[in-house]
Amino acid sequence: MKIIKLTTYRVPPRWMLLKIETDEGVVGWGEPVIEGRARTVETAVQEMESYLIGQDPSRINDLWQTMYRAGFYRGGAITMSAIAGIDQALWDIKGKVMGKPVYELLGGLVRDRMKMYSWVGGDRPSDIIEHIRKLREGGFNTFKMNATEELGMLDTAAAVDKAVERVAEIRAAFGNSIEFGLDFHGRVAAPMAKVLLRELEPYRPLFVEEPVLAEQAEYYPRLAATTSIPLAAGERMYSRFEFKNVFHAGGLSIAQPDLSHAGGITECMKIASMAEAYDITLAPHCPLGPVALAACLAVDFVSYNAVLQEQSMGIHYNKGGELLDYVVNKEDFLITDGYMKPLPKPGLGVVVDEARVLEASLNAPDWRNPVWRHADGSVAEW
Ligand SMILES: O=C(O)[C@H](O)[C@@H](O)[C@@H](O)[C@H](O)CO
Ligand SMILES: [Mg+2]
Repeated sequence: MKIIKLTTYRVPPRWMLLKIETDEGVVGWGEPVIEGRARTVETAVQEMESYLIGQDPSRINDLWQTMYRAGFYRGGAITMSAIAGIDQALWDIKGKVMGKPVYELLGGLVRDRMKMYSWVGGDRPSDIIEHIRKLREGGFNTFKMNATEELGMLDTAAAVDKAVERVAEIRAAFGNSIEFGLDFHGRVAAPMAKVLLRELEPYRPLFVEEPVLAEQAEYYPRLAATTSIPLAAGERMYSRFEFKNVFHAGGLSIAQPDLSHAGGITECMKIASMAEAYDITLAPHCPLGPVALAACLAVDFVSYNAVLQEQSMGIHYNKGGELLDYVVNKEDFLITDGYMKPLPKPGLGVVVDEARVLEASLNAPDWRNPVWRHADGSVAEW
């Protein structure tokens, strides 16, 4: 079997789907994208074609290593997202050829169902209580929200109190009948992270995500020493080589690689195993589409330390497109009591509605995240 064609489809809300075709008619789908840089990743996928066209799609490991090493420069958000989507599609092909779900090819199920969580509250967290109440009716009991709005590198007690009051309201409304993670979203600089963590401690959030930006990862062990709140990060780390240094330095309790940013299934399996060796849990990041989620689930169902899975149904970014819009087998993505079962179909387990993808790609979005500014006019971390 040989790879004969790669086709990318940028579709609403802000995703990109990749179709890899073979000379024997087997097709694989992946989701290579960096939110807000879809066209750049699209070009990166096209630049990888010379390593792929005419090659045997079953040789995922050699194709992965070639895409990673042969271009001399390596790593980073764009390249590793391109490799990620291609890798996902190659695993999809392999599973379809062998008539098995990808998790079977990776050693079989380590659990029967996977705990999912849902975003609430939007960019600037609001209406959270009502949003949680609605999602609880749908069976969710684990949530994530932005912890703050824009926050200065050194900000006020009032700004800290506003963040804490929101969390206090949640605990007052729901007690410990629900769990929630707080995403600092890179908005909190090191000087404020310690302050916020201390004030949030009494409310025992399930985790705090990206307590500081990934480029400040050396703060993770220092911050972890000041709090009992588990620290989570990983959506802006793109290979096992980045996670290696963070795991070794300590401080991280939850690794959140993104299956569409960190090299795909092949790479994230290695990250998951490394994390387990450090007694670090796995909670793949996934604010994206159905193929990305299916790739996450393939890793979740074979990784002992996988504890939580993000999914984008209802997320504030999904304007103009929703998680299952391009999926034929919607019933396989059912979330019951906050859990998902393994996707049963061969490959990644997503039957893509190609006609819908093609039609949606005709009005390809050019989603960009907003540029926020502080009161003094300086750019704010979004
Ligand atoms: O935890 C999350 O889902 C992420 O922080 C998410 O908000 C961002 O990755 C966003 O997708 C970037 O455009
Ligand atoms: Mg995040």
